[in-house]
Amino acid sequence: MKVHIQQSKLKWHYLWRGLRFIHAKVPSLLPSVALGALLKAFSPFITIYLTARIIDELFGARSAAYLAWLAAVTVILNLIVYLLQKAMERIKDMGEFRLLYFGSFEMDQLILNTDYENVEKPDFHLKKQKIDEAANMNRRGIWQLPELISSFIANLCIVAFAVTLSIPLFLALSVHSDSFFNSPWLSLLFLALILCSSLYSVRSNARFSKWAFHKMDAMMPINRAFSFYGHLMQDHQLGKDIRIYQEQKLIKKAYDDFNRRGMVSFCFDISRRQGRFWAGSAALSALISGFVYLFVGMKALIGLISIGSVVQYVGAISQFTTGFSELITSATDIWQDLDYVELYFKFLDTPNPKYKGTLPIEKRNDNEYEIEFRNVSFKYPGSGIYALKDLSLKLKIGEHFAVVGRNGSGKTTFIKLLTRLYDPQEGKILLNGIDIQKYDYQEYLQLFSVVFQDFKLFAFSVGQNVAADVHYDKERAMECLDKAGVGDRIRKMSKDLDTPLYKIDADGVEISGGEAQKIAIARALYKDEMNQPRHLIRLPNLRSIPNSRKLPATKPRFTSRTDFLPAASVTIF
Ligand SMILES: Nc1ncnc2c1ncn2[C@@H]1O[C@H](COP(=O)(O)OP(=O)(O)OP(=O)(O)O)[C@@H](O)[C@H]1O
Repeated sequence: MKVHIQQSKLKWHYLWRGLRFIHAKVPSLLPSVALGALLKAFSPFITIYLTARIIDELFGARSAAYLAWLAAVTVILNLIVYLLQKAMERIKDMGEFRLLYFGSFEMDQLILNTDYENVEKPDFHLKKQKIDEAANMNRRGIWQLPELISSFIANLCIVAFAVTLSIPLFLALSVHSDSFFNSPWLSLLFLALILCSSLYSVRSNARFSKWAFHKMDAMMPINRAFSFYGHLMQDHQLGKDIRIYQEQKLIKKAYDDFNRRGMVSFCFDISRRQGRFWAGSAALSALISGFVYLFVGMKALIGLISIGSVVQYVGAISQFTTGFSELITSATDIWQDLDYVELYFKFLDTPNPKYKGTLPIEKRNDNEYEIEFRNVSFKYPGSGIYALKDLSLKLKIGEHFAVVGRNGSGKTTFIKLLTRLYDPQEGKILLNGIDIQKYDYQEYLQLFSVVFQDFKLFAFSVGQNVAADVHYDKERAMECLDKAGVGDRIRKMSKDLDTPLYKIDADGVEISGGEAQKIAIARALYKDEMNQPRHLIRLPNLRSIPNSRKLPATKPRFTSRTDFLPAASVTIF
């Protein structure tokens, strides 16, 4: 019970937070949802009420002027309500579109800015995947909330209008008639039937949503693999390897397997369950309609209500039965959607594990900066094996320094710790005697320019890639490209620094692996020069370093002799 109350509190919290979020991002959305829903609910009742009055007039006084007035009011009111409703729908559609953008943008911002440690955690991506899949496959999440609220408000108004129009029917009892249809018990039975049908659809809907929520968990690994193989086929950069090693069959088979196992069975499952639910609801609704006609018709036959009122009551009760059932369904849907809203906000609330100090980096005129690793040990999260164990060393920034070692001996890990992409579990890393965790992280990062082995360039212009910025110093960017040995190649490109990389843009150019590496080095040099750090560069291999020879090191070795170089790879400062 206590757990239940806590869960409810949590849901209310996320509903409130979701509404505030939506209103902050798109202020026009919720008002247009509420007004649009009200108009949508109002619209059928104009026709029901005024048609009943027209029929009564036709069977009564038959005043042509009054009939014309009733017809004109019906048409004009319908037109006004229709136009206003469409205007609200348009504002709502635009708002939902903007919400989709802002909602995704918040997640993208988090992914771009959260601590690197988070980005490497599979759990982090699973959460994001679940949010995306809920939005795309189940139409659930913060994006769906306005639509569900619209449905809730519309159905609430339908129920209110229908009750207002139907009340006289239940009060229409005659003391002169002992007909079964004059009995108040029949009215009660009738109400009970409507309630039962609504509860049936609520229960079925709740079961179905619960099943879909859990089914999604089971489907996630399959979906992930499915979209992975789908992307493999579309990624032109993989095209070379796929053709040379004739991997088409392998990829197609994996894709087909996951398709069969996952998507097909999932869709069949959904159709079967939905089919049963819809068939049950349709049968019940037909039964109730029959009963409504019988109930209202008999009241008219025994003279309790007019002919026009038959139209009014049948229309109002039909609206009530569907409205009430959909009201509960939309309330349940909102309640269940809040699970996904919670997922969304929990993802946005992902904490940053890294401690970030506030100390500014000391600006020294003598450029004397010393890094010290003191008994540093590190295991990757979830790994039982030390990637680095009890490492102690001192190095001066600005001097050339090489880290040599076999594949997997920990050279990249050393750089990741130095640049605080990770923090060590044991030991300390010090800059001029102060623990690097105490420095302002952004300022500390300015000290380093790193070219990782698996560096990435982006489909921006060459200049933007070098400067890692939209606006940049063109002269300096070209100088850096020259220093990296790729300046002439860039000058020959159609728009030199403004030439976009890669074929995503129609004018984009493809570049060789070596050219890409040199542009990446130019990027490091640019940052180095702009920020005046004593730069650190990691080279991925030894293409540009002469006199290399094999060194059977199983642990990284640290040396300041650049002529005595390595094994499988090397890190140079
Ligand atoms: N993200 C990670 N999660 C778990 N283990 C990792 C991760 N990255 C690297 N490792 C493991 O940590 C060890 C050190 O890896 P590291 O990348 O530092 O080696 P390296 O010396 O740079 O190798 P290479 O010369 O091949 O680039 C390896 O055993 C590697 O498998």
